[in-house]
Amino acid sequence: MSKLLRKPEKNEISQGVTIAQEVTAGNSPLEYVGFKIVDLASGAKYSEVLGKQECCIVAVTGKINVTADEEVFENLGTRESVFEKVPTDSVYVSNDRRFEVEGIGQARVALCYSPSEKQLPTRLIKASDNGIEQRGILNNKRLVHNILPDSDPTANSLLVVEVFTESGNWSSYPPHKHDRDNLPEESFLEESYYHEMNPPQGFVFQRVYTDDRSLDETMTVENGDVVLVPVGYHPVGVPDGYTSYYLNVMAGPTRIWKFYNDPDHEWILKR
Ligand SMILES: O=C(O)C[C@@H](O)[C@H](O)C(=O)CO
Repeated sequence: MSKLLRKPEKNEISQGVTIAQEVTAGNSPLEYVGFKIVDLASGAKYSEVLGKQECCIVAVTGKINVTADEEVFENLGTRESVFEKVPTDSVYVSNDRRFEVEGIGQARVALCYSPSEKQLPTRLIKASDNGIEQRGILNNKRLVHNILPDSDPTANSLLVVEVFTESGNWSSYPPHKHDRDNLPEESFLEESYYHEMNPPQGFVFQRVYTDDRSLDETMTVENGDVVLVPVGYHPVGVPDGYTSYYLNVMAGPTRIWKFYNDPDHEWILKR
């Protein structure tokens, strides 16, 4: 199996707290992006002291309470399934803070991390704060929920976005990359993809490749998988009959999403 593809696990670390995905600098090729999926049973609590990392806590499904140092945010989360296609609530927590997430009923939480030194205020990102965008035409249409875009200065490095791609469509397409620290033309951002499909037996294809093809992997991605994009173009194709959801985390030395389209396929945008 590709080193860029992570299958979900069921690592129950305490009663009712299961780590389904865990991407760290220590177990992946990524230096700037860390990611966890934590499943919480009703009343179960997960806590962490962040150290030199910032974290965006996303209430993927179900409802949660979040405590960050002294601040308490109750009853977060807006959906039972991501495929309700409504934005959800998140909390940004800066480095050197402690947080705790409690499930109110069964909940799935994404923890999106990046290295961070300068402490910033904790911030509730309400579902209604998400910027909603319809992108693309023809079979390149997709729906985007911007949770932490680069236009929002309240994080040091993290960028977080949700993308829904309908049956038979393509997203992160035409293929683009952001792996050169060469602004204003292109920024260097690593990226992770957490995928879900509806219905859940579905799959999508994701290719990660570089111009010289020293990296060229095409992965069959299933419900709950994570794909790592250390470098390269990273398009996603969705088979007929299935809807795709993914949650992207991006981070790098400069908090700007400036991507470069694969010149061979850029004509797609000019139709
Ligand atoms: O517009 C899309 O299809 C989503 C992508 O931009 C995705 O968020 C990504 O690849 C970011 O680099």
